[in-house]
Amino acid sequence: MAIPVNGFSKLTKDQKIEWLAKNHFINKEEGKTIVAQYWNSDAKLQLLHDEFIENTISNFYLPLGIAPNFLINGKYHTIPMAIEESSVVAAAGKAAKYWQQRGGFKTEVLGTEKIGQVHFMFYGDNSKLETFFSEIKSKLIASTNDITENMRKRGGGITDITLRNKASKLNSYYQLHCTFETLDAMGANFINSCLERIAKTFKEEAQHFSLFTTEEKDLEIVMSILSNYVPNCIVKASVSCKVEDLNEDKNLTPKAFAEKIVRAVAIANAEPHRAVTHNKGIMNGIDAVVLATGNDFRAIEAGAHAYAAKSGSYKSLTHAEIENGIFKFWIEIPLAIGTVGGLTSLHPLVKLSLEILEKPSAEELMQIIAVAGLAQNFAALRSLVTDGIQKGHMKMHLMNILNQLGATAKEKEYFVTYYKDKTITHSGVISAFNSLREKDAS
Ligand SMILES: CC(C)(COP(=O)(O)OP(=O)(O)OC[C@H]1O[C@@H](n2cnc3c(N)ncnc32)[C@H](O)[C@@H]1OP(=O)(O)O)[C@@H](O)C(=O)NCCC(=O)NCCS
Ligand SMILES: NC(=O)c1ccc[n+]([C@@H]2O[C@H](COP(=O)([O-])OP(=O)(O)OC[C@H]3O[C@@H](n4cnc5c(N)ncnc54)[C@H](O)[C@@H]3O)[C@@H](O)[C@H]2O)c1
Ligand SMILES: C[C@@](O)(CCO)CC(=O)[O-]
Repeated sequence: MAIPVNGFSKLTKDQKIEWLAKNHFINKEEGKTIVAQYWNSDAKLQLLHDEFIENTISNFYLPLGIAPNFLINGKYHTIPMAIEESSVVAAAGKAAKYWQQRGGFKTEVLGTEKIGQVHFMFYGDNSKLETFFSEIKSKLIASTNDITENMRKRGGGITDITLRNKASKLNSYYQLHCTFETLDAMGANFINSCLERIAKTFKEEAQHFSLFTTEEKDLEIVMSILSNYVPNCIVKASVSCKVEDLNEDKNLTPKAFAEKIVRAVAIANAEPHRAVTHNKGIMNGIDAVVLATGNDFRAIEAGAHAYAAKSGSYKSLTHAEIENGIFKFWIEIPLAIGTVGGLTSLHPLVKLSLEILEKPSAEELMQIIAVAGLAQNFAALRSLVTDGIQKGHMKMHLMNILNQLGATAKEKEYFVTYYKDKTITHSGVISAFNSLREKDAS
């Protein structure tokens, strides 16, 4: 049972595990063994992982899979994917092969603008605030010079600051809306450091500004933080081919298949319940690459869903159309990611993932990630409008069910052959497994 504890953070790793074992593990020794089983045998490497976060007791494994054959703008890519869900990597590989034979994926970065905001309340005269802002804008930017020096040398930095009056949404609420170019970094820490400096300068200058009559209270800085909604940090990935070339599905004509995909996207646009699952499938591909490359999947998730809802209702992140006999399928998605900073040069598997991707720039990685999302959605929609999702998914999930049942290597081999031409369900596998065990026992 959970009990309160003071000073837990100050305990050693062993003491933390002891506390956990005493208060939470059903079998103390077994729990401690599992925790220790996932430590790296190289103590230095383990320490590196321990220090990524706080109160670390062990490592949490996720499989790292590989999806080859991605032809993107005429060049082949092998995509690393870290994900727990079966069939996602297989689906990516299958979609890659499908489009490889139809011209491959085309991609384009449409923008790389990052955003951060200083949120403040102002209780005085709006026109005085505007005058003040225009007079000190350059000073605000200059006050960050020591922070932005290296980024400016690389060609990035603060691109603009605007004053936004948000009082119609919340009484007396204003923002300094700041935009940034952070090049190969996601930029969260860079942006937040700049914003906190801008807020400090803003407040100090306001106190000296003659147009503000009184006190402190005229201007109240509430907070300074980047926004994970980056509608101008956008990448587009697309595939297209003649409708007649969509000819791999035996029970559907190419035209009927193309129309079904277009209709499936239209349903996602018309119905949020479907759109959420449709976009979840896209994020299967996106998150897996985001994780494998050490990026912040929460930031990507939050930004992607906000973008899906930008029209006021939640819609598909992908689009499909048939025009003059050509099938087109594409995604536009905001992706604020980095190939430097964060964990990118620290986590050995992240470094290796970036090596597999041939050390991409952030813009190149944006394009690869968008492709992974588009491919994933195509694979899911293809299954959904033809055989149904369960056939392929359960084929890949079979091993998990067998592992849950404690199947031996020989039994696993038997069931892979047994289910080659049969539909797999969880209850069906349990019953077939039990029958096999009973037969073997008799
Ligand atoms: C799972 C799925 C790929 C199986 O398709 P299939 O037609 O049985 O696959 P095939 O055995 O004909 O293989 C075709 C390609 O798919 C991929 N693939 C299939 N099984 C795979 C596996 N076990 N491991 C890795 N890749 C696999 C490979 O790219 C393979 O080509 P390769 O043999 O040259 O490596 C397919 O049903 C699918 O895409 N389903 C959608 C799954 C989905 O959307 N999942 C999201 C979560 S539900
Ligand atoms: N709301 C959020 O999303 C949020 C908030 C805070 C922190 N974070 C975390 O912040 C981390 C990312 O922050 P970050 O990107 O500032 O990383 P970081 O703090 O590691 O900084 C990266 C630095 O690399 C340097 N750099 C070297 N070469 C560069 C190049 N070619 N292009 C650009 N910069 C280069 C720059 O000085 C840059 O500031 C992620 O781990 C994320 O989880 C996220
Ligand atoms: C298959 C799908 O549900 C994802 C499962 O992880 C996506 C979809 O329905 O489009």
